[in-house]
Amino acid sequence: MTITAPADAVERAVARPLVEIRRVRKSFGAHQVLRDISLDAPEGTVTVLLGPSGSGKSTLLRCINHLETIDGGRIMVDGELIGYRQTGHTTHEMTPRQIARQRRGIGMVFQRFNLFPHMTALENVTEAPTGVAGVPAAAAKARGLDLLDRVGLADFARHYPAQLSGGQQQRVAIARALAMSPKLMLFDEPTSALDPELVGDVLDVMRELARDGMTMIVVTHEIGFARGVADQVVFMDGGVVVESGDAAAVIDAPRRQRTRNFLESVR
Ligand SMILES: Nc1ncnc2c1ncn2[C@@H]1O[C@H](COP(=O)(O)OP(=O)(O)OP(=O)(O)O)[C@@H](O)[C@H]1O
Repeated sequence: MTITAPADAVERAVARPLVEIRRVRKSFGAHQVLRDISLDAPEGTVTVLLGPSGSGKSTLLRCINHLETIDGGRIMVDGELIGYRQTGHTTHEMTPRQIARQRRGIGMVFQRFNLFPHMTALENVTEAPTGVAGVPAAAAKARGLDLLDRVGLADFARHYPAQLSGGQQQRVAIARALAMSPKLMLFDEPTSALDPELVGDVLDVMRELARDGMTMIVVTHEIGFARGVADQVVFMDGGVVVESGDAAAVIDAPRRQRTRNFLESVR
């Protein structure tokens, strides 16, 4: 006898949220940057966060990665609360060691490719696996070379950051984040510090990652990338989600005037 799962169960399994953000609040002093943010990022999908400068996009990414602590609400990644442990009905703050372990599952690529200048591209990629995760040097090197190949830099393993273009450095930063085998990748305006001619190669690497099924949350003003790659676009303004949906809905047929104004400003 064949037992077939009900269609909605299959649907749920496919769309399992890897990231669940519920009613998140964050202030810096009196400045309430995140007022009430809720969103889900289903596993294997790309979420693009759009919004004007100061709308809290970077802060949200930093909260997901526990580089900032939230004031209220909760963030779960892969079923684990970020920054907290639950025993029974009690919630405890994680220790720094537990937070460091949790962070290893989340790769982050910043606007500026903050590579170690005194290390080669390969050393930058292998530094965390060998130094933090205890991977033997030979295995880390083999994987590092694979990752550099994957971002199109197989021939640049021995180059130092200063010998690489901004786009190449950013691709090393992506390889470095991938080296810890994250289940989630966060990108904070990864192309906004690059000369226009270098943007395409970085976006291509990100497209490839998306095709390979990596769950990604990407802050970017690259509307073409959002339209072509995002499964979900979230427009934030003033610390709230103004509207969200698939790219066609949010970018090509925005319902809110604030979204329309923003899209006009970046087109
Ligand atoms: N560590 C901090 N201390 C004080 N204020 C901060 C801090 N980090 C961010 N802010 C403020 O929070 C607000 C939101 O910043 P955030 O960088 O999250 O916005 P954003 O939407 O990513 O903007 P941008 O596109 O310019 O990067 C800004 O007014 C910023 O000055």
